[in-house]
Amino acid sequence: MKPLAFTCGDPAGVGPEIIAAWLLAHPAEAAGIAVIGPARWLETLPAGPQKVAVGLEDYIAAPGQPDGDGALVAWAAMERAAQGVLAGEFSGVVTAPVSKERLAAIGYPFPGQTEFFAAHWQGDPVMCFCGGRLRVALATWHIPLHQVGRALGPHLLHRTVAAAAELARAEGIAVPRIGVCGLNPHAGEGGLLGYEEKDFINPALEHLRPEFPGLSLCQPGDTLFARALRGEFDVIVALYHDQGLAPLKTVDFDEAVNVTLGLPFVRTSPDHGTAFGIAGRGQARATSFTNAVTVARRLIATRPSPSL
Ligand SMILES: NC(=O)c1ccc[n+]([C@@H]2O[C@H](COP(=O)([O-])OP(=O)(O)OC[C@H]3O[C@@H](n4cnc5c(N)ncnc54)[C@H](O)[C@@H]3O)[C@@H](O)[C@H]2O)c1
Ligand SMILES: N[C@H](C(=O)O)[C@H](O)COP(=O)(O)O
Repeated sequence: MKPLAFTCGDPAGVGPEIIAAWLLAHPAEAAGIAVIGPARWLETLPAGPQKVAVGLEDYIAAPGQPDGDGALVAWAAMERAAQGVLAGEFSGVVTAPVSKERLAAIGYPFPGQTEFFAAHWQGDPVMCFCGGRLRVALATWHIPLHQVGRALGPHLLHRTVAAAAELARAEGIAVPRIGVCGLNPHAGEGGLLGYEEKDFINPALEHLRPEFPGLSLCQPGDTLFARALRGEFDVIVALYHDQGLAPLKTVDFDEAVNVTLGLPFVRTSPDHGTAFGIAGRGQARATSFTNAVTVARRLIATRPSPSL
């Protein structure tokens, strides 16, 4: 059995400590893990996992004080993981959080990790989250809000709905009820408060309904999450980042897992970021990371090639 790779993320963030916490809590499972990060940090981890050093040999991060060398380490760990999966060395990747700003400052050319793995593994990614109570697939994520409306073409809606269905089916829901958020207030109110739903989003969704019988047309986004919590929908399609992630992280922050669907290999991540403000203080909760490992293993076991 190939090991599952953990990347350290930004070494000044909470990534290193949540990985260490996972290893301490799961000693019997450590042999199935390859941890990728700076050598001096790897030395501090318990025995058991394979340890793969990247970056400067003597680099030691200062928790909460990110720097350029740390960003290089974070990037190198992702490169090592992506290449290792392609080479058949690792079964998939669980990434610890990185700082997009810090990576951009050293010339990293992607908005986030999702786009990095999509480029390296040649996929058509969809950013999805599964929490304890909500499942969400995002139609768009790392783009400015003013670009969202024009991005919502038929291909993008199709791949997002397919990812939403895959997310629910992976948890045993054969015909998922998929609720789609409208873009505008009250899903456009029949065109009074916005035209996108009426003009092209709902027609595209109508076209998809034979393939996805549980698919809704655009629903008012302000109440859709409450309806999902009441059991009306199994999974929600949100049209932009904060539309989906504000409710998800409000309800499920400590539990939710970021899953990239649409890739030929498995990549999951906790739903939180680097949390520089608490790094190194023993305050970081490792539950989301732990769930990310569980979800990655389940996807690897049930669907070795998780492309849509
Ligand atoms: N997967 C990823 O790589 C990923 C995901 C989200 C954000 N980010 C990046 O992380 C950086 C910081 O983002 P942010 O401040 O918006 O979000 P954040 O998730 O880092 O922090 C938001 C709040 O939650 C707290 N928090 C976060 N993780 C926690 C944990 N495990 N236990 C306890 N409390 C926790 C933080 O202290 C903070 O109060 C940004 O550069 C962002 O782009 C990366
Ligand atoms: N948009 C995600 C979030 O807010 O949780 C996060 O930035 C992660 O992005 P990547 O998985 O692409 O790094």
